[in-house]
Amino acid sequence: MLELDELVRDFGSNRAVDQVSFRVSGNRLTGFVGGNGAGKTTTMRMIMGVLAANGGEIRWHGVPVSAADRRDFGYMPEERGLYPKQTVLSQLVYLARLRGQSTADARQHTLALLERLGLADKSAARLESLSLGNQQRVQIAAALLGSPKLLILDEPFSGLDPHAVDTMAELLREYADAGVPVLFSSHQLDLVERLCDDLVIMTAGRVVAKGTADELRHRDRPRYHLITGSPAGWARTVPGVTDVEELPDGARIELAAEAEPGPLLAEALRHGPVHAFTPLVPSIADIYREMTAA
Ligand SMILES: Nc1ncnc2c1ncn2[C@@H]1O[C@H](COP(=O)(O)OP(=O)(O)OP(=O)(O)O)[C@@H](O)[C@H]1O
Repeated sequence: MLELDELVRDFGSNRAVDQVSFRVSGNRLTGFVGGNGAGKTTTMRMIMGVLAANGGEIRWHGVPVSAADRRDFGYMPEERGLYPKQTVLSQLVYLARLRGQSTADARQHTLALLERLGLADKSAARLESLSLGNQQRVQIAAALLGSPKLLILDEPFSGLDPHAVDTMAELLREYADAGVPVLFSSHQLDLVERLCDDLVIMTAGRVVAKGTADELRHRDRPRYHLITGSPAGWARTVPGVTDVEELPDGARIELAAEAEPGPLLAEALRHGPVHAFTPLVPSIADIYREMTAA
C-alpha cells in the first residue's frame, strides 16, 4: 500500500499541494480527479521522486519510500517523454532492460504487451510516425514494463479511442487484481465512475473528498424520485423529509441522513396510486461538481 501523509509542495508563494493525505491500496483502482491546476500531477511527481516535497511523507508498505522502491514503480508522466525518432520496439526493450530484464525477456515481454495493446504491427515503426492515440498506447506499454509493483498513471486514457479505453481498463483491472495498487488521474468522469474502486478529489491543492466510490455516492442525505401523477407537495409534512422539489407528476424528495423511506412511501400510497419510487444516487460527476464548486 502507498500512503501519502500531509504532503506539501510550494512553487514560490503558490502552495500547489497542501497537506494531501490518501492511500492507494492493492487490489484497488484509485481514480484521482480535480480541475486543471488542482495539484494531481505535482502529487504524482512527488510520489515518483521527480519533485521533492516541502513537507509530509510518502510511505510504501509502511516505511518512507526509497529510490530502490521507486525503481519498481511504473509511471506514465504527463510530459510522456519517449524518443520520437526511435522505433517502438527498440525503445521499449531498452527501457525494460534498464529495469533489469535480460534482452531476451525484455523483447518477449515487450512483444506481448504490444500485442495486448493492439500495436503488434507497429513495433518496427518510429514513434513519431504513429497516430497520437497509438503513441499514447506506447507510453502505457512503457509504464507497464518490468513487473511494476505500483502504477502511477497521469491521464492514461486521454486521446484513446473507445476500444483502446476498454483494453486499457481491462489491463489496469488485471494489475489491480494481481495486487498492484493503481493510481490514475483523469478528467473523464464517466470513465472514473465505471472503473475506480476508490476516488480522491482535489481542488486548489487540497483533497476535498476521498473514499470508496460507493461511500461517496451514499454520503449525502438519501433522495427519492416519487411519481404519483400529480404534484406531491404534501410530502413536506412527512416526518424525516428535509426538502421537496415539486414536479408536475410527483416530486424529488430529500430525507434526513438516518430517516427511513417507509413512512414517505406509506403517505404517498395514502394519497393515491404510486407509479414509481426510486432512490436517486448521485453520479461521480454530481459529487465532483458539488465538491469542487467555487
Ligand atoms: N514546475 C512548476 N513551476 C511552477 N508552478 C508549477 C510547476 N508545476 C506545477 N505548478 C503549479 O502547481 C499547481 C498544480 O499544478 P498541477 O500540474 O499539479 O495540476 P493538475 O491537477 O495536474 O492539473 P491538470 O489537470 O491541468 O494537469 C498549478 O498552479 C501549477 O501552475
